[in-house]
Amino acid sequence: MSKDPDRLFAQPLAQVPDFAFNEDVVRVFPDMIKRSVPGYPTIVENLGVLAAQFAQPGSVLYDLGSSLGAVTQALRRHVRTDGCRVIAVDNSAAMVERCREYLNGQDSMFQELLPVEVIEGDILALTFQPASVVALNFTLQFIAPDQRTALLSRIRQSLLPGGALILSEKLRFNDAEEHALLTDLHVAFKRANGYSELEIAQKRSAIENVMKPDSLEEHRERLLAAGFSKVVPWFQCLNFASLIALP
Ligand SMILES: Nc1ncnc2c1ncn2[C@@H]1O[C@H](C[S@+](CC[C@H]([NH3+])C(=O)[O-])CC(=O)[O-])[C@@H](O)[C@H]1O
Ligand SMILES: O=C(O)C(=O)Cc1ccccc1
Repeated sequence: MSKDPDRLFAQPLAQVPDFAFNEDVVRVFPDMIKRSVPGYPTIVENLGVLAAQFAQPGSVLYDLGSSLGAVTQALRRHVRTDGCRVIAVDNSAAMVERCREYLNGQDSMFQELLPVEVIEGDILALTFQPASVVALNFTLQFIAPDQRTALLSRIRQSLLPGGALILSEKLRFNDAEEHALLTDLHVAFKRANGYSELEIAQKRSAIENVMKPDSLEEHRERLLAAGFSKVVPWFQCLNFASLIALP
């Protein structure tokens, strides 16, 4: 893994451009996501553990918005089910290129890993194969809000009996006081991880037009509207949570 520290927002910018998953972000991404998302390492590792419980023989496991393939690597560490394969999809060419390198590294260090295919493409344009596990790990928040239900419906249609969608997201809160408290605590988390007030403020303005979090209630209602039968939160750390949605 690249060890480059995230200093992308350390210098004052005359105008903060909208956040994009470009080569600069790719270079620092492992550091950025670990220092920005409370609970991220726990979510990724346990996503593999959860997936092993839902994986069905001979099926596909999807990692949608795979970035550098952290979830794909966790799936390959934990899932031993016969005939499964992983399909990782991301629409950032820079992410996909580096993801393939990391997965080649994993292949050279471990034997009998699940086969994996990394596709550079838009998850909104994907034709889903019958799947037992679909991971959307901090990806849905970057999809246009008016496209989210249709995407989840297509995922629901592709899910096999016994399978699951695992959805991790930054949360908004309908209660203003709860929202303000958890937002402040997230800022404290970033500060404790070495980000300056300037870095925190410039990153906030970079993501505000591209990343639109929903509340837990909105997620639950949308997942039920998309045809899921049950929504079970399994993790929350401050304003970041992960849910299991059953077909
Ligand atoms: N329409 C789209 N189609 C495909 N990919 C997309 C799309 N929109 C955004 N992405 C991709 O979704 C990823 C979101 S990051 C996921 C972290 C990863 N899951 C992890 O567990 O490390 C989350 C974050 O950075 O907060 C980026 O790589 C985008 O290129
Ligand atoms: O940094 C933040 O405030 C976030 O909400 C998470 C994040 C992490 C990595 C890229 C974009 C957003």
